[in-house]
Amino acid sequence: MSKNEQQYLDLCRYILEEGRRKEDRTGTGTISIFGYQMRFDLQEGFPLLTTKRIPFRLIVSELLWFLKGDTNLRYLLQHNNHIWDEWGFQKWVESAEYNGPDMTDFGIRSQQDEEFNKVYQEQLAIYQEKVLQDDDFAQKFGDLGNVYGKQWRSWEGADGEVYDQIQYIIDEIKRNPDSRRLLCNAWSASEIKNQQLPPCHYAFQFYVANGKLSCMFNMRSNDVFLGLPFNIASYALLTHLIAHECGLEVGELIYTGADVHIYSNHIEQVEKQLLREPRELPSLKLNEQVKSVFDFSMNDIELVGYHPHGPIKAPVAV
Ligand SMILES: Nc1nc(=O)c2c([nH]1)NC[C@@H]1CN(c3ccc(C(=O)N[C@@H](CCC(=O)O)C(=O)O)cc3)CN21
Ligand SMILES: O=c1ccn([C@H]2C[C@H](O)[C@@H](COP(=O)(O)O)O2)c(=O)[nH]1
Repeated sequence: MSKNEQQYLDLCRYILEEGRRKEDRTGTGTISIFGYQMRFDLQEGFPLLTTKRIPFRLIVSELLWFLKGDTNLRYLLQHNNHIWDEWGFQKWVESAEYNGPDMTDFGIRSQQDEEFNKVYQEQLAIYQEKVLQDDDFAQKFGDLGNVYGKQWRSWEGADGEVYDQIQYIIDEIKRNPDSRRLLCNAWSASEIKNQQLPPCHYAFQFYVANGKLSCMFNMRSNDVFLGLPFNIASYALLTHLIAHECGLEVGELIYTGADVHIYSNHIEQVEKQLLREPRELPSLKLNEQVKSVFDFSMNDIELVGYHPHGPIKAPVAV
């Protein structure tokens, strides 16, 4: 049995047993612990959960979106990726230009009120179409603000200069692999007001030893059922991409979480998942022709041998 996946299941059990009930910004309610670490050996296989099906293409398109330095939903929608829609929609319905039906607290209301949910789904579909078709609208209301892509690729320094933190890391790994400064920081106090959601995975650091590249990523807040499986796979993929460009093998992926929680409306789903046996982990195949991390497209990244249990659906807290 995969030790990698067992750790995730152990974390779920630990939260259910030891977690404290805690209210949260979204009004959903959680069971939460504070402070947790897991280590995934990337040589053991690609750490994508097998105890429920995770749509890997959503992880790839989200990471490529970050790496492009893009912060606009249009790219995600073009790739049929809807995991960030609610946060763009929120910007639209809270703007002075929106004059449709009242969408106050649409996240929680759409789960509780079937009639409202219909109206909400209609408005969301109109919004998605406009972001895809209307350039001005997309620029104004499809942009999530200075979120990951902006912070990773064009960090605005206090000196007025723009810094590409990913390029810096790659250059440093090639030039000085023993560096202890192979770090990317997405958290910026002055940017919180300009972000639809301030970064949850707010910093990550690389480490090179024995020809292997390891990565540690930090999360201030983590939705264990929906977000964490994506976050683990996304940083595993980023580590593979950077190792590939730098001619290194992959080492370990280390997760450090702070407020690590299970939403109260995910508990049944987690219990269902805990009854399932983990299967063999898939492996990752990258197109050898592509050299630069920034040149990868969807077709260059392939998952081999993924045979998970079925999906388990759950509502996302907005
Ligand atoms: N409450 C919350 N949890 C999160 O995990 C999260 C946020 N908010 N806000 C921003 C991003 C968006 N993320 C998300 C959002 C939705 C899914 C989700 O619904 N995943 C489904 C598949 C969805 C699909 O097929 O379209 C799953 O079963 O994993 C996952 C990650 C991660 N982040
Ligand atoms: O990559 C992500 C992005 C977001 N999340 C979760 C963590 C929380 O449940 C919410 C954010 O709410 P805050 O009130 O800002 O903490 O989104 C995640 O798990 N992974």
